[in-house]
Amino acid sequence: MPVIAVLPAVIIFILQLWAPNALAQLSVPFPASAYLALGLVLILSSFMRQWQWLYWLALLLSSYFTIQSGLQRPLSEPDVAALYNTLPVLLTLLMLILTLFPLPSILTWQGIALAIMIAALPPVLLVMPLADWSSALALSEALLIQPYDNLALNWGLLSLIFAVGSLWLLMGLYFRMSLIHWGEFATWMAMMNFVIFVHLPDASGWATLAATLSLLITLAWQMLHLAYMDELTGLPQRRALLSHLNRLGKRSAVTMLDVDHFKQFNDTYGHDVGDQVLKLLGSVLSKTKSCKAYRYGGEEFTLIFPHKDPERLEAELNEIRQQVADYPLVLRQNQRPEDDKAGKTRRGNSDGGKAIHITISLGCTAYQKGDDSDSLLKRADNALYAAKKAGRNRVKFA
Ligand SMILES: Nc1nc2c(ncn2[C@@H]2O[C@H](COP(=O)(O)OP(=O)(O)OP(=O)(O)O)[C@@H](O)[C@H]2O)c(=O)[nH]1
Repeated sequence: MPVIAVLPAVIIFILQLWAPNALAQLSVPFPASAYLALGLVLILSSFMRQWQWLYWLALLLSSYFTIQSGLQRPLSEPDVAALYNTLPVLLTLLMLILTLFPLPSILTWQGIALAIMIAALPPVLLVMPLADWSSALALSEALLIQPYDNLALNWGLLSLIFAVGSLWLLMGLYFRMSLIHWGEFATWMAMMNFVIFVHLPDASGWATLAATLSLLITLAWQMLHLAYMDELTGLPQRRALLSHLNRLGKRSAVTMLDVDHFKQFNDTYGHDVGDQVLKLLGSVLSKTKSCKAYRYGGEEFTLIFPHKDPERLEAELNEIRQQVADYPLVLRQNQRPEDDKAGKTRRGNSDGGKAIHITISLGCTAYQKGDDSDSLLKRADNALYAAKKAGRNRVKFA
């Protein structure tokens, strides 16, 4: 549920809209608390080697500094209004660039230069003659209205926030936004709070704090993901399997499965194609409704069934086995196996590539009184060994 990264932005929005006094009464010390939270993100992202967040950190830090330096006077002053109109546009643009384009590692010279540029751009607005330009462009102050005491609405900026926000969200939902992209979206959303509630005390402090909390939530999710999920197949990995096995119900069954002749497959088509096969197998197994799939390690997977009915198990396991055997893996003919890259193995046969098939062997065992994770896995592994010995592409029970 990486979507919870947007919670800080939503909570701050609701509180600022309906209970601004309650927020003020919290008397959170700004700017110290915002800088402290940003420092926490710096420590955590460096510790986890998630360097891409340092670009976001640089941007948040410099935006907060810019707001603190240039937006602490009434919006009726032309240079303050001009900065208020420009900063959110620049911030949105920079955040979209950070999201959409592949970034160099921040530990390289290009990365350092990019981070410095990103951090320098918002403060540059402070020394630009923005007020002169906006009067020349006739960016009228009528755009800025204040329908409620605690709400300043700039229709131009609001339209921009609404358009960018809905497009970002729609594209994200369509392309199944990843954990990292939810964090990026949440950070942008949080920062836009200061645009809407600019008249409230500490609006920028709350926005920066919410954005930082979104980053911290995303980092915490990333940590969980790194600890429990297998990157290649997208399945939970051995640590998650062991924790499931430790709280296994008495009416359960465990299956070990393994790709047949996978060494030969790797030798023939290359390790990268082998990886793609494991990825596809992971995707087939993750869609199986009858059981929960884990990547045990290498080309071995484990399935946990919430029942131990032998006939049902046999039918369900054979269905999985058959599904994998029938799955066409298509290799493009115009590339040599050694040059295979991700995406070379795929479904369909549109460009006349060579279709290959893999098979799996499965060994299954039901929970028995006194079992622990070791004994269950050992028995399932023995059954798998028996399936291999009996000729592969079959199911055996222990
Ligand atoms: N591409 C790829 N290969 C892997 C991965 N993990 C393990 N392997 C390979 O899987 C192969 C396993 O080979 P073996 O255990 O000898 O068994 P096998 O060739 O599958 O033969 P049987 O299991 O007896 O049918 C080895 O060649 C490993 O290098 C991985 O993540 N990616």
